[in-house]
Amino acid sequence: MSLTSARQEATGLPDSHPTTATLTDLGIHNATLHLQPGVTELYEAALRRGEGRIAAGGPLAVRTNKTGRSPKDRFIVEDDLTRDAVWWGGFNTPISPVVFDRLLDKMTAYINTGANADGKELFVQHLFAGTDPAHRLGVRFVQEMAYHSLFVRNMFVRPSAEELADFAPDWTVLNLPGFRADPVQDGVRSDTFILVNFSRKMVLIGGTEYAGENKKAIFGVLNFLLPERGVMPMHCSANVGADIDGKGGDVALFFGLSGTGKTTLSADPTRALIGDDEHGWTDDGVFNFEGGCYAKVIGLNAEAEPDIYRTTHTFGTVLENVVLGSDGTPDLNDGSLTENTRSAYPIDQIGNIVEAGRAGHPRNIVFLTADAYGVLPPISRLTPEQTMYFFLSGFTAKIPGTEDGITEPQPTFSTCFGAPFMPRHPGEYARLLAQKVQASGAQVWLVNTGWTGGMYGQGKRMSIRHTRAMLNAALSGGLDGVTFEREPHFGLEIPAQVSGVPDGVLNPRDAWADAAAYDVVARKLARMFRENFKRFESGVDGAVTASMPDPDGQN
Ligand SMILES: Nc1ncnc2c1ncn2[C@@H]1O[C@H](COP(=O)(O)OP(=O)(O)O)[C@@H](O)[C@H]1O
Ligand SMILES: C=C(OP(=O)(O)O)C(=O)O
Ligand SMILES: [Mn+2]
Repeated sequence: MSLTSARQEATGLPDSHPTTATLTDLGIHNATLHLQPGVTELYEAALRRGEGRIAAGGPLAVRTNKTGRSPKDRFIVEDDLTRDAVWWGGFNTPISPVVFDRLLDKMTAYINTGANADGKELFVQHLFAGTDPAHRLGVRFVQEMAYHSLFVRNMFVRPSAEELADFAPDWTVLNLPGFRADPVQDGVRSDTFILVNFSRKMVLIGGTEYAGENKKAIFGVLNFLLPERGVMPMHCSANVGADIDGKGGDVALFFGLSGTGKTTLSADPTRALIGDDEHGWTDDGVFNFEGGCYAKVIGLNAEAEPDIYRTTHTFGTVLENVVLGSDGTPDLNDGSLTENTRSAYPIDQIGNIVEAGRAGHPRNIVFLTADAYGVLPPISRLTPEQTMYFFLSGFTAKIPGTEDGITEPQPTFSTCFGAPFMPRHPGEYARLLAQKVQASGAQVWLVNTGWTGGMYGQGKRMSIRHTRAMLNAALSGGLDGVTFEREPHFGLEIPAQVSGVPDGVLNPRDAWADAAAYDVVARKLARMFRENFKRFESGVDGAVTASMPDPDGQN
């Protein structure tokens, strides 16, 4: 039974989208179609269409008009399916079905009246979102840009020949970056839009070339659909240790907002990678939503991260907004187009992977935060109440923008570590997580990959080597017999020693030259946490509220 067929029966909508070689169901009747194009066909098309260049070593290098996501331009159609089920507000903005239908009509007209006699070229890929056959979505991507077609082919789960033969897409994504909306006429916010329609099972994207929209839009769909089936959707990476006791190896999840280290830390040669960004947690264990990775490559160091580095010199990779030298060599230190330079590659480009993209229940769960205030400990152990508190808070603090002269870190509270992709009330995800953590007995850790020894400007970023040493210790049970001390502002339990990590690093107060200055900033951060949490207080257990940070340091 496909994911939403019970609903489809209820609504009388078709059970799946057509698989035929036409797009007439979308109203598209005048277009040149490339059906399930392979890598070389897409390279040829991308080069012919002037979308990019071939970089040294073979990647397809492209530049995009938008260099990051446009979360404020994402809308969800408000109708009977979503009205009471979506947590409106924040990033979940309602739009009427009329606006959706009108934009779809305009998009099809844009294709049908295309410049050449055959209409516009379109690339169609049938792919799965989800490695678990019981919970995956069949998605038909209909795209204007050849490199987007290569991107989704790299990033999602490629069906086998047999699966392709009777592929029945549940959802359709129509992505036309060349089509720009008129905000006044079309009822959207700008010329860019991402519209999600659960009744029609369609996503419309226009105005933006940033390829990441393709994947995050589908995550938003799964994040809405899966909780109803008791499956917890998670913005996290996942890997598994060697199977030393015949129990399949210890699974670890790494939750975190963008830039906190999900992709970097999950690609650990000593552990098999399951996925780098989004997973589901079922009664059987965890499964990857994807079949590829999307790594940030700014300043990437070949020695520190050899696996990801190799992907930036490999045929089949899409390099997004990476600057190339005149001989085609990628300059990974050049952030002149954006700091958000990316490599998108099929997961099998990484050496040590879990081929099936599925594994058992996690033994450890890590909440990553890149705290530019330098306040949170580099590693601490969370109680079940703190787990809920930090999950609902979804904290990270980014470094200030380079251009606007701001020197203070920029706090971000993005609930469930992924507010822009979470259509439901955070409490629903939190409850599911709490149940699964309790049933599995997983231990939860908070890991600060951000600043140490002072806030941004004075301290420095935690070294990847130290973060990895702390993670290895935690995941291998190396912290089981260690004593922990309780830090007074957040009530976090900090291990007294971790092998491979100098002592002065573990307690953030000791790492600062000026302990009194630390206390001032810690109090300030504690207050920001409490202010943000006010919106959740009425909905959570008293014990969770009681685990809140205390600006007076009485925790
Ligand atoms: N201690 C650290 N742990 C993890 N990443 C770090 C650390 N120090 C610096 N970094 C850098 O921070 C970035 C983390 O980004 P990434 O792994 O892509 O995050 P995410 O996948 O969560 O968006 C990378 O550029 C990485 O090189
Ligand atoms: C793809 C993205 O995810 P992340 O930065 O978490 O890897 C993104 O934020 O656009
Ligand atoms: Mn990532």
